[in-house]
Amino acid sequence: MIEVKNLVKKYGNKTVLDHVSFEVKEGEILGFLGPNGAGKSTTMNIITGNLSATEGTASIDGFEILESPLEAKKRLGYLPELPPLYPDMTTDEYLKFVYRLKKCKLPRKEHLQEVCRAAQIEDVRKRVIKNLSKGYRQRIGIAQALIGAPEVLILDEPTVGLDPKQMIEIRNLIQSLGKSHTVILSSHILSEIQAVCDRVVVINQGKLIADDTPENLSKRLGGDRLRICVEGPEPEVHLALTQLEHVKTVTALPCRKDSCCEFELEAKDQCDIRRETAALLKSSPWLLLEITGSDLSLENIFLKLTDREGNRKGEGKK
Ligand SMILES: Nc1ncnc2c1ncn2[C@@H]1O[C@H](COP(=O)(O)OP(=O)(O)OP(=O)(O)O)[C@@H](O)[C@H]1O
Repeated sequence: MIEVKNLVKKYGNKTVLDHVSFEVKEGEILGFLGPNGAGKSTTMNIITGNLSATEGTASIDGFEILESPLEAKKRLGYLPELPPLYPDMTTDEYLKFVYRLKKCKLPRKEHLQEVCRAAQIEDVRKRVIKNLSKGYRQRIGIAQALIGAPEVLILDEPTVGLDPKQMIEIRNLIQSLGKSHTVILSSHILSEIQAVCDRVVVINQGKLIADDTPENLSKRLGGDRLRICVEGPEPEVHLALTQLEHVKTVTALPCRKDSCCEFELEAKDQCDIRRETAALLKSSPWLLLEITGSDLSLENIFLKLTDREGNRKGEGKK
């Protein structure tokens, strides 16, 4: 549905996007993740035709945004980082204005009703926008993106500045819109991406550093770790664990109970170390209380990925 090929964006000598390529399939919710300044808004502005790329292309449903802008934009609804609202208008006045601006051909009354229902703003249609809460203003921003019934929604950091309750409401709204739209959602809030998205593209300093499901990323980067809790003396248990054939590192973790100790084990070469760990403890005088895969949160995944990238650059400089 969306195809981004080799996007490069330069401002003078500064490269802010460096050969970024990815695809979004129909019906997918793609998370676009990166720290501040990574290049998320730049990519979205190029996909939506608001900014030209130095190199590369972006197409929507086969229509290249610069070659066939009308066909491509017809299929796109865009919520920029700062929603383009007119605060002195009422919600209805604003939506009618956007309807005219987009030259929408759908029956106006019914379509705006449908849009307001989908964005859950039916109760504020007569209210002046500047008097509404930020959560409602964001929903009006989503409503304007829905005008014209586009198949694709591009949402740039839609929950920035919202309180936790509003954040959950907008997330739920995005999830329900995702049932009938292809969505790209940019965020630097990792738990948001984890909660809402089918797939995640991670960019850092203008470079794509991962493209996978949140689960696969977690497996790829965290599948070689195990957490255990053992009833026994920490120094002896620690020493025995370090002597296991396929264990690379053993890290003692803080433990709340005096008689117990907890460790995180890292395996050599992605080996499965559960068996040898369990066997060691079975044949010892100590008791294995708990053994779990060490679940890597998206925060940790992101740190690991950007860290790897940093290390690679460091190696290059040597
Ligand atoms: N007009 C411009 N001239 C020069 N540099 C720019 C311009 N616009 C953006 N940049 C730079 O491009 C880089 C990427 O910016 P971009 O806004 O795409 O990042 P982002 O990932 O969306 O960040 P944020 O989460 O803070 O919005 C930043 O280093 C920014 O300073």
